[in-house]
Amino acid sequence: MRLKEMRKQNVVISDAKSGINMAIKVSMSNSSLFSSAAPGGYISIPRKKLLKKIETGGARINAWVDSMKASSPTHIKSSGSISATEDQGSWILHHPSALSMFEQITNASKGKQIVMFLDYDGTLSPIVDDPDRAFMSDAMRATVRDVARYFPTAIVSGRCRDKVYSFVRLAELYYAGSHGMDIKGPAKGRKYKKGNQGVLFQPASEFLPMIDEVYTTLLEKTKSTPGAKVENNKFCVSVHFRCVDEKSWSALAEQVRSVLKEYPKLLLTQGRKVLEIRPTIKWDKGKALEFLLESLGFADCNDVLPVYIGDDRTDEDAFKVLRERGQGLGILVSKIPKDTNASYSLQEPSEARTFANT
Ligand SMILES: O=P(O)(O)OC[C@H]1O[C@H](O[C@H]2O[C@H](CO)[C@@H](O)[C@H](O)[C@H]2O)[C@H](O)[C@@H](O)[C@@H]1O
Repeated sequence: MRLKEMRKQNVVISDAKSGINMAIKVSMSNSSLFSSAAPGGYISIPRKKLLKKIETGGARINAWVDSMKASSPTHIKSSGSISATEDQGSWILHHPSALSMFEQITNASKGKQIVMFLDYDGTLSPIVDDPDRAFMSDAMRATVRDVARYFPTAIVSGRCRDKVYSFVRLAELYYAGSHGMDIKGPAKGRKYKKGNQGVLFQPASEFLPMIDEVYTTLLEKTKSTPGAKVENNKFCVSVHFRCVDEKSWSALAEQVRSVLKEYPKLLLTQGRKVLEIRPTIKWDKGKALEFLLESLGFADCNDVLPVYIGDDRTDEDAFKVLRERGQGLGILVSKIPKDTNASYSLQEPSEARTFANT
């Protein structure tokens, strides 16, 4: 298998202590993570504008609802097949399939330690209506287990860390839940580090009471909307639109906005038919990726090749970090063209499995 060939070329990580020190160093600079600027100050410009729209007025909230409708595959298919096909063709040229580029990727990994970062929903598990039933297949679990035998591997998810762990059930991985705001090292097989099995980093712990309060308020506020679901992700909250009639999306988004306006220290981001409420700290999946690389002893290191596979807007923060470092591979899982900082694409979770298995 080619993955195993790559493993033979890789350097071995052995410096445990530096990882721990690195973790502490970053933790101690926590205070600098907290933004006194306006909510959303750290995210990329298009989303910042979008957030501002959500936060500043009921009328403008429709912009988000429209964007969510427009990006749904059903709407794209029905919006004119010729231009959709042309767009697809040009997009794939710029974001070729990671499967078809495997040789180039193998070459890029020569002499480097691959570190795998895997998003969960839409990457390891297919998108389903009920977030509580987004199970990954046994085959996918076996693939991830196999990958983790050769490379340090982290799951980076918007979900609560315990919840994503209950789906993945592999104790040898790193887990970064709540969009990277809750990072924990492997509970077993500490192959890449010694002495640190506990939580590595929780930069938003002071927000826990506020998040709980918002969760309770949102549950109450949205209970009259059929299909709406509010999910407590510990350091953030998700409000799901997937099972809500599209005609009610604007009203639901407005309900969320009306709750959030009482909490200036929280902000909204958008995922796949979901609005996510999170603390206004300068922390995201990209920062989590950097933190984990440092914790593993790969700060300022040329001999590492981080590979990040994700499907969501929130994964863009990680793709952007890789692009800015000029190091690593961002792979977007998507059937449709999307504005992305990823370099490669895969169409769906089954392709992500094939890629990891190859
Ligand atoms: O970072 P991720 O691991 O991709 O998590 C992002 C959100 O994923 C989940 O919601 C998404 O998947 C659900 C199950 O397939 C789907 O029903 C929903 O519409 C999607 O948005 C999860 O429930 C959220 O809490 C995560 O933030």
